[in-house]
Amino acid sequence: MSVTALDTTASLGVQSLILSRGGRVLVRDLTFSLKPGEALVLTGPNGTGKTTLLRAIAGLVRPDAGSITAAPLAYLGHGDALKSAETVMQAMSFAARLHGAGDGRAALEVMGLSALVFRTCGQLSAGQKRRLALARMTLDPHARLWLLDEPAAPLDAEGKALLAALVADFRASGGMVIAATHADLGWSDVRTLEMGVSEAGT
Ligand SMILES: Nc1ncnc2c1ncn2[C@@H]1O[C@H](COP(=O)(O)OP(=O)(O)OP(=O)(O)O)[C@@H](O)[C@H]1O
Repeated sequence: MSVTALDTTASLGVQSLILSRGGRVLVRDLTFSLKPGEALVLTGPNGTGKTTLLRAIAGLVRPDAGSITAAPLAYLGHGDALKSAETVMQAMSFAARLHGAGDGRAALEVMGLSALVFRTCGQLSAGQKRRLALARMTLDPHARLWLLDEPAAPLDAEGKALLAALVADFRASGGMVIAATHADLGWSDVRTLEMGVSEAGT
Protein backbone atom coordinates (compact mmCIF):
# COMPACT_ATOMS: atom_id res chain seq x y z
CA MET A 1 0.00 0.00 0.00
CA SER A 2 1.38 3.40 -0.93
CA VAL A 3 1.13 6.19 1.58
CA THR A 4 1.45 9.73 0.34
CA ALA A 5 1.32 12.86 2.44
CA LEU A 6 -1.65 15.01 1.45
CA ASP A 7 -0.37 18.00 -0.49
CA THR A 8 -2.88 20.68 0.47
CA THR A 9 -0.88 23.40 -1.29
CA ALA A 10 -1.39 21.85 -4.72
CA SER A 11 -3.56 24.03 -6.96
CA LEU A 12 -4.59 24.75 -10.52
CA GLY A 13 -3.41 27.65 -12.65
CA VAL A 14 -4.78 28.44 -16.11
CA GLN A 15 -3.02 31.30 -17.85
CA SER A 16 -3.99 33.08 -21.10
CA LEU A 17 -5.56 29.89 -22.44
CA ILE A 18 -6.81 29.67 -26.01
CA LEU A 19 -8.64 26.53 -27.15
CA SER A 20 -10.19 25.83 -30.51
CA ARG A 21 -11.92 22.84 -32.07
CA GLY A 22 -12.84 22.35 -35.71
CA GLY A 23 -11.44 25.77 -36.59
CA ARG A 24 -13.63 27.57 -34.04
CA VAL A 25 -12.19 29.37 -31.03
CA LEU A 26 -14.02 28.15 -27.92
CA VAL A 27 -11.89 29.64 -25.18
CA ARG A 28 -10.16 32.95 -25.71
CA ASP A 29 -7.58 34.24 -23.28
CA LEU A 30 -8.93 32.46 -20.21
CA THR A 31 -7.07 32.98 -16.95
CA PHE A 32 -8.16 31.60 -13.59
CA SER A 33 -6.80 29.72 -10.65
CA LEU A 34 -8.16 27.36 -8.03
CA LYS A 35 -6.91 26.96 -4.53
CA PRO A 36 -7.30 23.92 -2.28
CA GLY A 37 -10.92 23.51 -1.26
CA GLU A 38 -12.36 25.55 -4.14
CA ALA A 39 -14.86 24.45 -6.76
CA LEU A 40 -15.65 25.87 -10.18
CA VAL A 41 -18.79 25.01 -12.14
CA LEU A 42 -18.74 25.37 -15.93
CA THR A 43 -22.10 26.26 -17.44
CA GLY A 44 -23.30 27.38 -20.85
CA PRO A 45 -25.16 26.13 -23.90
CA ASN A 46 -24.33 22.92 -25.80
CA GLY A 47 -21.15 23.10 -27.82
CA THR A 48 -19.57 26.05 -26.05
CA GLY A 49 -16.47 24.17 -24.91
CA LYS A 50 -17.10 22.88 -21.37
CA THR A 51 -15.91 19.36 -22.18
CA THR A 52 -13.05 20.72 -24.25
CA LEU A 53 -11.85 22.85 -21.34
CA LEU A 54 -12.05 19.91 -18.91
CA ARG A 55 -10.15 17.72 -21.38
CA ALA A 56 -7.50 20.39 -21.87
CA ILE A 57 -6.96 20.63 -18.11
CA ALA A 58 -6.73 16.82 -18.03
CA GLY A 59 -4.04 16.99 -20.72
CA LEU A 60 -6.22 15.30 -23.35
CA VAL A 61 -6.60 18.33 -25.65
CA ARG A 62 -3.68 20.49 -26.70
CA PRO A 63 -4.25 24.22 -26.20
CA ASP A 64 -3.54 26.64 -29.06
CA ALA A 65 -1.81 28.91 -26.58
CA GLY A 66 -1.44 29.54 -22.88
CA SER A 67 -0.47 27.32 -20.00
CA ILE A 68 -2.12 24.98 -17.54
CA THR A 69 -0.52 23.90 -14.30
CA ALA A 70 -2.58 21.25 -12.59
CA ALA A 71 -2.29 19.27 -9.39
CA PRO A 72 -2.59 15.48 -9.74
CA LEU A 73 -6.10 14.93 -11.02
CA ALA A 74 -8.85 12.43 -11.71
CA TYR A 75 -11.04 12.92 -14.78
CA LEU A 76 -14.55 11.55 -15.13
CA GLY A 77 -15.91 12.16 -18.62
CA HIS A 78 -19.41 11.70 -20.04
CA GLY A 79 -18.87 7.95 -20.23
CA ASP A 80 -18.37 5.83 -17.16
CA ALA A 81 -15.54 3.70 -18.66
CA LEU A 82 -16.88 0.48 -17.15
CA LYS A 83 -16.45 -2.99 -18.66
CA SER A 84 -19.86 -4.58 -19.22
CA ALA A 85 -18.79 -8.12 -18.25
CA GLU A 86 -17.07 -7.12 -15.01
CA THR A 87 -18.95 -7.21 -11.76
CA VAL A 88 -19.23 -4.07 -9.66
CA MET A 89 -16.82 -5.62 -7.16
CA GLN A 90 -14.30 -6.47 -9.87
CA ALA A 91 -14.45 -2.94 -11.25
CA MET A 92 -13.82 -1.55 -7.80
CA SER A 93 -11.24 -3.99 -6.55
CA PHE A 94 -9.07 -3.58 -9.65
CA ALA A 95 -8.97 0.18 -9.15
CA ALA A 96 -8.55 -0.19 -5.40
CA ARG A 97 -5.54 -2.45 -5.84
CA LEU A 98 -4.09 -0.05 -8.39
CA HIS A 99 -4.30 2.79 -5.89
CA GLY A 100 -3.49 0.76 -2.77
CA ALA A 101 -6.91 1.62 -1.42
CA GLY A 102 -8.20 -1.61 0.16
CA ASP A 103 -10.93 -3.42 -1.78
CA GLY A 104 -13.16 -0.43 -2.51
CA ARG A 105 -16.16 -1.70 -0.53
CA ALA A 106 -16.30 1.42 1.64
CA ALA A 107 -16.55 3.67 -1.41
CA LEU A 108 -19.33 1.46 -2.80
CA GLU A 109 -21.24 1.80 0.44
CA VAL A 110 -20.87 5.59 0.37
CA MET A 111 -22.55 5.63 -3.05
CA GLY A 112 -25.31 3.22 -1.98
CA LEU A 113 -24.10 0.33 -4.15
CA SER A 114 -23.35 -2.34 -1.52
CA ALA A 115 -26.26 -4.52 -2.62
CA LEU A 116 -25.03 -4.63 -6.21
CA VAL A 117 -21.48 -5.95 -5.80
CA PHE A 118 -22.11 -9.16 -7.80
CA ARG A 119 -24.08 -7.52 -10.61
CA THR A 120 -22.21 -6.94 -13.85
CA CYS A 121 -21.60 -3.37 -14.94
CA GLY A 122 -23.54 -4.06 -18.14
CA GLN A 123 -26.65 -4.79 -16.06
CA LEU A 124 -26.55 -1.54 -14.12
CA SER A 125 -28.89 1.35 -14.76
CA ALA A 126 -27.44 4.64 -16.01
CA GLY A 127 -27.57 6.18 -12.56
CA GLN A 128 -26.01 3.10 -10.94
CA LYS A 129 -23.18 3.21 -13.49
CA ARG A 130 -22.58 6.86 -12.68
CA ARG A 131 -22.54 6.13 -8.96
CA LEU A 132 -20.01 3.35 -9.56
CA ALA A 133 -17.79 5.54 -11.73
CA LEU A 134 -17.85 8.24 -9.05
CA ALA A 135 -17.09 5.70 -6.31
CA ARG A 136 -14.18 4.38 -8.33
CA MET A 137 -12.82 7.86 -8.91
CA THR A 138 -12.63 8.49 -5.18
CA LEU A 139 -10.14 5.63 -4.79
CA ASP A 140 -7.23 7.63 -6.21
CA PRO A 141 -5.54 9.02 -3.10
CA HIS A 142 -3.18 11.20 -5.14
CA ALA A 143 -5.85 13.18 -6.97
CA ARG A 144 -6.16 16.71 -5.66
CA LEU A 145 -8.38 17.90 -8.50
CA TRP A 146 -11.52 16.22 -9.76
CA LEU A 147 -12.68 17.06 -13.26
CA LEU A 148 -16.31 16.00 -13.64
CA ASP A 149 -18.23 16.17 -16.90
CA GLU A 150 -21.97 16.19 -16.26
CA PRO A 151 -21.47 14.19 -13.06
CA ALA A 152 -25.12 14.29 -12.03
CA ALA A 153 -26.86 13.80 -15.39
CA PRO A 154 -28.37 10.35 -14.67
CA LEU A 155 -28.48 10.64 -10.88
CA ASP A 156 -31.68 10.71 -8.86
CA ALA A 157 -32.17 13.08 -5.91
CA GLU A 158 -30.41 10.71 -3.52
CA GLY A 159 -27.51 10.24 -5.94
CA LYS A 160 -27.16 14.00 -6.33
CA ALA A 161 -27.07 14.40 -2.55
CA LEU A 162 -24.42 11.68 -2.27
CA LEU A 163 -22.36 13.37 -4.96
CA ALA A 164 -22.69 16.72 -3.18
CA ALA A 165 -21.51 15.12 0.07
CA LEU A 166 -18.60 13.42 -1.71
CA VAL A 167 -17.53 16.74 -3.20
CA ALA A 168 -17.93 18.58 0.11
CA ASP A 169 -15.75 16.00 1.90
CA PHE A 170 -13.12 16.15 -0.84
CA ARG A 171 -13.03 19.94 -0.69
CA ALA A 172 -12.83 19.88 3.10
CA SER A 173 -9.67 17.78 2.73
CA GLY A 174 -8.15 20.37 0.39
CA GLY A 175 -9.38 18.87 -2.88
CA MET A 176 -10.46 21.03 -5.82
CA VAL A 177 -13.32 20.31 -8.21
CA ILE A 178 -14.30 21.54 -11.66
CA ALA A 179 -17.62 20.31 -12.98
CA ALA A 180 -19.37 20.94 -16.29
CA THR A 181 -23.12 20.80 -15.93
CA HIS A 182 -26.51 21.82 -17.26
CA ALA A 183 -28.13 20.88 -13.96
CA ASP A 184 -28.14 22.68 -10.64
CA LEU A 185 -25.71 20.57 -8.64
CA GLY A 186 -26.75 22.14 -5.35
CA TRP A 187 -23.15 22.55 -4.19
CA SER A 188 -22.40 25.36 -1.79
CA ASP A 189 -19.77 28.03 -2.17
CA VAL A 190 -18.88 27.47 -5.83
CA ARG A 191 -17.59 29.83 -8.49
CA THR A 192 -19.21 29.72 -11.91
CA LEU A 193 -17.71 30.19 -15.35
CA GLU A 194 -20.31 30.66 -18.05
CA MET A 195 -18.87 29.41 -21.30
CA GLY A 196 -19.77 31.03 -24.60
CA VAL A 197 -20.71 34.31 -22.98
CA SER A 198 -17.68 35.61 -21.20
CA GLU A 199 -14.49 33.64 -21.00
CA ALA A 200 -12.95 36.01 -18.50
CA GLY A 201 -12.05 34.22 -15.30
CA THR A 202 -10.91 35.43 -11.94
N1 LIG B 1 -12.55 16.39 -32.06
C1 LIG B 1 -13.25 17.44 -32.47
N2 LIG B 1 -13.11 17.94 -33.71
C2 LIG B 1 -13.81 19.02 -34.13
N3 LIG B 1 -14.68 19.67 -33.36
C3 LIG B 1 -14.85 19.22 -32.11
C4 LIG B 1 -14.16 18.09 -31.59
N4 LIG B 1 -14.55 17.89 -30.31
C5 LIG B 1 -15.44 18.84 -30.05
N5 LIG B 1 -15.64 19.64 -31.12
C6 LIG B 1 -16.54 20.79 -31.21
O1 LIG B 1 -16.15 21.69 -30.20
C7 LIG B 1 -17.30 22.37 -29.70
C8 LIG B 1 -17.31 22.27 -28.18
O2 LIG B 1 -17.60 20.93 -27.80
P1 LIG B 1 -17.70 20.56 -26.26
O3 LIG B 1 -18.01 19.11 -26.21
O4 LIG B 1 -16.49 21.05 -25.58
O5 LIG B 1 -18.94 21.43 -25.80
P2 LIG B 1 -19.77 21.40 -24.44
O6 LIG B 1 -19.92 22.81 -23.98
O7 LIG B 1 -19.16 20.46 -23.49
O8 LIG B 1 -21.16 20.86 -24.96
P3 LIG B 1 -22.37 20.06 -24.25
O9 LIG B 1 -23.08 21.04 -23.36
O10 LIG B 1 -23.21 19.66 -25.42
O11 LIG B 1 -21.79 18.89 -23.52
C9 LIG B 1 -18.51 21.75 -30.37
O12 LIG B 1 -18.93 22.60 -31.41
C10 LIG B 1 -17.98 20.45 -30.92
O13 LIG B 1 -18.67 20.07 -32.10
